[in-house]
Order: sequence, then C-alpha cells, then structure tokens
Amino acid sequence: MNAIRVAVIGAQGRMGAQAVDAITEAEGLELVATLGSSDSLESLLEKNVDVAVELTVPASTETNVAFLVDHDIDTVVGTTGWDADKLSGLKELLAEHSDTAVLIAPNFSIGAVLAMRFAELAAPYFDSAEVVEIHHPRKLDAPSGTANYTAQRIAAARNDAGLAPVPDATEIDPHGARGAVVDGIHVHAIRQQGMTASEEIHFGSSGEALTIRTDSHSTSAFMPGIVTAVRSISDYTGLVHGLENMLDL
Ligand SMILES: NC(=O)C1=CN([C@@H]2O[C@H](COP(=O)(O)OP(=O)(O)OC[C@H]3O[C@@H](n4cnc5c(N)ncnc54)[C@H](OP(=O)(O)O)[C@@H]3O)[C@@H](O)[C@H]2O)C=CC1
Ligand SMILES: O=C(O)C1=N[C@H](C(=O)O)C[C@H](O)C1
Repeated sequence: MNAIRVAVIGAQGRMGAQAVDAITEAEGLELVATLGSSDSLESLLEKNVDVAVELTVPASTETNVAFLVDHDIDTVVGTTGWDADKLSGLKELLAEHSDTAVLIAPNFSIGAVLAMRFAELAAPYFDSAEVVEIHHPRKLDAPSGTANYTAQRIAAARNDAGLAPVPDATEIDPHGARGAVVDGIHVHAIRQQGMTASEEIHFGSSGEALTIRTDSHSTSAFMPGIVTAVRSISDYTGLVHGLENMLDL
C-alpha cells in the first residue's frame, strides 16, 4: 500500500515541530511538505499531498483550511478559534467538496478526549458544573478550545436531560471573578509558567462532588491522536468535529 503523503502547516511551532517528528517516525506516513508562516500554501500543490495537518494560530487557520478544502486536500486541524460561525462556514464549503474531510480537533490527547466524554456522561446527574483550564502563558486564546468544547458538550447534555440552569446567587462581581460563560457553563482560565495543558471539570449536587481532571505534561501527549487522525481521515467526508468521532466514543 502507498504511504499517506502528509504536509504540516505551522511546522516550526511547538506542536508543528513535534508533529513533523511524529509523522516522520510513523509507519505508513510520508512527510512531503513543511510550511511556516512565510511559505505559500500554493507550494503544496506540486507535492501531491493526501493529508494536511494544520497547527498554526487562530487568526490564520480558517483561511488555510479554506485553501486546503478548495484543493480537495483532507485536513487534520488542531488550531483553536473554530467558533460556531467558522464551523458553519466550513461545513458549507465542504458541501461543495463532497469527497473531502476536515477534522477540527479541540484536543488530540486521549486523556482529554476521554475526560470530555466522561463529563458529558456525568453532566445530567449534577446541578452544578464548571470548567477550569490551565495553560502555558504563551497561549493566545482564552478560554482554551478544549474548555469551550467541554462546556458546550456539558450544556448540550444538561439541555437534553431537561436540567435547570446551574444555581448561582452571584449579584456582585465587578472583576469578573465568575469567569467566562459558555452556553451557560462558567469557564475559568489560568495561565501558568511551566504548564503545558490541564483541565478540571467540577460537578456538584447536594452532599457530593465529582471532579474530572486531565493533564498534558508535554506536547508529546497530542501526537498519537494526530497520527491516528491522519491515518483515518480518508474514511470520512465533510466536517468531523472532535477526535472522539474517529475513536468510536
Ligand atoms: N488540538 C490540540 O490537541 C492542540 C491544539 N493546540 C493549538 O494549536 C495551535 C498551535 O499551537 P502551538 O504550536 O503551541 O503554537 P506556536 O505559536 O508554537 O506555533 C504556531 C506556528 O504557526 C505558524 N504560523 C502562523 N501563521 C501561519 C500561517 N499562516 N501559515 C503557516 N504557519 C503559520 C507560526 O509561525 P511564526 O512563528 O513564524 O508566526 C508558528 O510557528 C494553537 O491554536 C493551540 O491552541 C495546541 C496543542 C494541542
Ligand atoms: O495552546 C495549547 O497549548 C493547547 N491548545 C488546545 C486548546 O486550546 O484546548 C489544546 C490543548 O489544551 C493545548
């Protein structure tokens, strides 16, 4: 069988550089292009790329992915910033490219993917739910893509179960101490030197609490998920939101 020809966009970044190594080492994958912010995407077109891995910055990812879809290149995206409007625009674009797939993966770590699934399962059983994320201080966006997605999934599970809004008597909060609110779920972001990525999901009901925590100590945590996605994406078409959809979770 022919190797899958892979390009990495954002190849000099923290994630991109590690993805270059992971793809180079992975059986059945061939790294055929590495692009940084000063390289033209057009240079990919002569490389016969099967799958692009997009690991750049929130300000660039939508334009990069649109170019890749326009050229029918399956794409695995780890970059954050994919809000509802951007996802819906991407879905529309993909509808015009029926053989092409894009995975938008808020998190590639198996621990984080499982933590989000566990949170979704727990959500209907608790009155209170809040998300706390901790990341390195170089991170451009807050709250993290993972925290956003976790809150959205908790909110959807609560909504399906017919739960009332989370109880909260706060009337006075001049400094925003209650954090961001994503679909009714409070989300708190900490930036901490020495940290890679961590998330805690706090649930509570009368007399009991459940805390789910996932830690990524190094960017190596994200590499098996990227390799799995690159190997699997040709089995899909359209928008795949979340690595869990490629893991049967
Ligand atoms: N889904 C997941 O599991 C994970 C997602 N992430 C997300 O991935 C993204 C990247 O993270 P990280 O590697 O830490 O960030 P870095 O800042 O280390 O790297 C980003 C890289 O993208 C490059 N870049 C910027 N714009 C372009 C462009 N238009 N074309 C090509 N390259 C470009 C930058 O180059 P230059 O410096 O020259 O501007 C830089 O090398 C973030 O959004 C982060 O949140 C991170 C970890 C895990
Ligand atoms: O910027 C990071 O580092 C990370 N970004 C992603 C996010 O915003 O959720 C995934 C992971 O948390 C690391």
